Amino acid sequence: MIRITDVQKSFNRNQVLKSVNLEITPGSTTAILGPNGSGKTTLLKSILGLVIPQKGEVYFNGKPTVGKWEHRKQIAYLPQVARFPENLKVNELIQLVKDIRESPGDERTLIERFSLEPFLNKSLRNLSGGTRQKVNVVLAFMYDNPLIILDEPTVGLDPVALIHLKELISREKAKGKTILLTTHIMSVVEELADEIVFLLEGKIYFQGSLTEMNALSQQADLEHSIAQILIKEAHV
Ligand SMILES: Nc1ncnc2c1ncn2[C@@H]1O[C@H](COP(=O)(O)OP(=O)(O)OP(=O)(O)O)[C@@H](O)[C@H]1O
Repeated sequence: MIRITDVQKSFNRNQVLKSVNLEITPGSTTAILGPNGSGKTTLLKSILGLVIPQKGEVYFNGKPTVGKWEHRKQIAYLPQVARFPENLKVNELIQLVKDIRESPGDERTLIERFSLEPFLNKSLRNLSGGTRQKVNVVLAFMYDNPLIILDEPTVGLDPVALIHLKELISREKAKGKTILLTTHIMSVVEELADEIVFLLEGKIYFQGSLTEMNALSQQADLEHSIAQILIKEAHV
């Protein structure tokens, strides 16, 4: 579904992605991991067309997308930082997104699932960080898109909401959706990811299954595997 060839992206002198090559299998759930600042968000934004690489190409269903927008209609996106006007009420924001999308999304079950009814008439400025994130989850999942990109979807969520989010991702996965996510919560990766892509210094340091990653670092779990890689490469 996605093929990335020789993607390079710099912000001034900061070379964030140095020739990234990556293929994402349709229907797979891939966790993009790496230390802070390793380029995970930049990579996701390159796929979305929100960051334009200086070099390389991003193919979506075989078609080149760099500089194009059309493919974005097929992508559900939960950004790491979602910025909306603070005076908007939650129900107004949901309606706004529906108006922009020009199609009827199904937000009702998601609102129930995340117990958002009492907040629908509240302005975004009056919401807690976790409640805002629940609203962002609703916005990302209310449409039926074949590709779902979740950049740190768990941030601020309480344990109950985290379980609901994992169930939601599992359900989309079972429907055959292709899912790309970043997270620092290892249980999300361990429970949901088929594939791990580990970014380090703008390059893919590792791509494979959780078992392969643990075997490579000779560690029993993902947290220790990542720590081991970072110590070995002296990034801590
Ligand atoms: N628009 C931008 N302008 C300048 N520098 C940027 C921009 N976007 C990202 N960067 C820089 O690119 C680098 C990678 O950032 P990115 O957000 O992709 O990392 P990340 O792996 O997602 O990090 P984190 O785990 O902290 O979310 C950082 O050094 C960041 O400061």
